[in-house]
Amino acid sequence: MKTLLSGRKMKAADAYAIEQIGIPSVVLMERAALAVALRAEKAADAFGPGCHIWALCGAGNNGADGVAAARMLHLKGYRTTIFMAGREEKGTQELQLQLSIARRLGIPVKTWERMKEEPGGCQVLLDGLFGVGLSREIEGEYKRCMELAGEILTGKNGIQEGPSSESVPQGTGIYGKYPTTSSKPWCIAIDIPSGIHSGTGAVMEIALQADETVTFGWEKMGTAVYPGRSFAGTVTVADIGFPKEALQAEPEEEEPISIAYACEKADLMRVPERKAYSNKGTFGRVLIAAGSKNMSGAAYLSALGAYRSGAGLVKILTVEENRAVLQTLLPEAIIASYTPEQLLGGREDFKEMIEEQMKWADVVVLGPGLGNEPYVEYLVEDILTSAFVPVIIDADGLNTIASHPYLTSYYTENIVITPHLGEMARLTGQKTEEIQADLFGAAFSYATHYGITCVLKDAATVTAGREGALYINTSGTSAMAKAGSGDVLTGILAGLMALGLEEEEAAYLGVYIHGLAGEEVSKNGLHSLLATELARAAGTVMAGTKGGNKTE
Ligand SMILES: NC(=O)C1=CN([C@@H]2O[C@H](COP(=O)(O)OP(=O)(O)OC[C@H]3O[C@@H](n4cnc5c(N)ncnc54)[C@H](O)[C@@H]3O)[C@@H](O)[C@H]2O)[C@@H](O)CC1
Ligand SMILES: Nc1ncnc2c1ncn2[C@@H]1O[C@H](COP(=O)(O)OP(=O)(O)O)[C@@H](O)[C@H]1O
Ligand SMILES: [K+]
Repeated sequence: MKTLLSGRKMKAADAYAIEQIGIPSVVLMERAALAVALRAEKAADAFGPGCHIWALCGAGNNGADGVAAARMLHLKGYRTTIFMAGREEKGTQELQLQLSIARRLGIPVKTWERMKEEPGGCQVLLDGLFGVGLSREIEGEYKRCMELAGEILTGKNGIQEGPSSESVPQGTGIYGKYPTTSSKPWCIAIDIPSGIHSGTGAVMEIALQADETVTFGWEKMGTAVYPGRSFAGTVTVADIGFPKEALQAEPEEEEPISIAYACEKADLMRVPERKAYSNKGTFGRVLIAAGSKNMSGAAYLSALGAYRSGAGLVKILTVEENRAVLQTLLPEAIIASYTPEQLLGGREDFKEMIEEQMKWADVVVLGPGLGNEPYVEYLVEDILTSAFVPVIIDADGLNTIASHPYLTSYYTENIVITPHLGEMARLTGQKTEEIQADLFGAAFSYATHYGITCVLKDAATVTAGREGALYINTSGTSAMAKAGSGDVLTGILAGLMALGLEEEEAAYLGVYIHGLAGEEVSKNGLHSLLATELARAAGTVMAGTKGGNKTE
């Protein structure tokens, strides 16, 4: 798993390395600047001769990194200019030191306003205005500077004189992403794109769009969630010599959210093995309480997701009308049915039936396509009160809880909720924009308040465990922004739990597998994905795991 840090945690780790371990600040900085300079060289070489590199630097240590990187590039023979924003005399010691070295070497140091008239324009821009020290909205001079830099980066202010297509060697393949004919400069963000909040990914009034980000020690949480993620481009984590112990350092002000984890391919090894000496009961019984009149698709997709991700036996509990269609769509599933009249007419009998089903199940999915008829409240209540196994609540299950908040009193530590932003807004009474502004905070607060696992779905899904551990998903594509994707996810989570993973691990790993499945299907293009293909591809992803292929 990858570890990601908030900016404050990163500053604490920085301070620990410098003050407790004794690594001089400028030593860390030298390695940070070198990592940036190496990437800048690749970009500059893709442009070819005449490339002009600008380092746009603020008065903090992010700016000092920029000045140091500019010095390294200058010493290698690249044409380099430093543009300063903020009050140099009030800058950090490191900045003053780096600037004095740069000046003695004859590197031009100018104020940011001079970017407007710089001859030859800019082909590679190092963004060193703000790093993890950004603590408030950007305004005044810095904002004006960033507006100008933004115009330069988008080629709007007309001063770029990018090389013509003939004079520029093509990218090498590895770096083939570098623009070779465009007049737009290649922007390398130092540590984090300036203007992006390092903890939440929010834009602090204005932010600079980077093509790539070179970050130090650990990736910052703010470049893993949107909108920060789209401002960062490709993120490279440079090892600049922080010792692992630095992670123990706590920020000065207590901060509940300071660290997050992200699955990598190696984490697929967490999928349990399929034992040779086994039968369908070995791999868990999943009960899917889903569907309503004229709504059978969601139940089907969830059940399909569960089977494709390994469950031994899947039963769909739905309204009688769906029986025939579901049996045709998925003959492998067992169907149990009820009528809404039965539910409203004899609550006790119905409750008994639910209790029996709950005794049968090892995992329950509650909600896809349930609709919002009054009887759904009783169904949700009966399941929540009689299930002693993990229950994954999604869609109308969550909407019912949002309209009948007393139902949260039945939450237990076995509960996993999978809301998208709209469902989360209904559950919490917040606006979707508020949730979007801090996905980590929203998932963390809900999960820890109720002691449940919360999978807050977005283009970059955040999972919070009941004790507040945070996981950010890095897999997936926009092809998955399509009806039915979420239903398949519930099935995958249930399948993994049926295989024996506990709720939190099944949740973050299932989200990762779901995203990888989306990537697999996206090989056919981003527009055409069907949720059924997503379920099938989840099976393919799992086939690549130790547990998917090896038997004991
Ligand atoms: N030795 C070190 O401390 C190292 C620091 N590193 C770099 O240092 C950066 C952090 O440096 P700093 O802590 O100096 O902070 P930054 O350089 O990120 O920010 C500069 C200063 O701007 C001020 N500020 C915050 N928000 C503002 C706003 N909206 N408008 C105007 N001013 C604002 C703050 O006082 C902040 O300290 C990292 O991101 C990284 O690039 C790296 O070189 C690694 C080693
Ligand atoms: N742009 C995107 N990039 C990656 N994943 C996405 C994107 N848009 C949606 N998804 C994923 O697709 C799923 C959509 O779920 P949901 O909104 O509940 O859909 P539905 O209810 O139609 O099944 C979530 O898992 C979400 O993370
Ligand atoms: K920056």
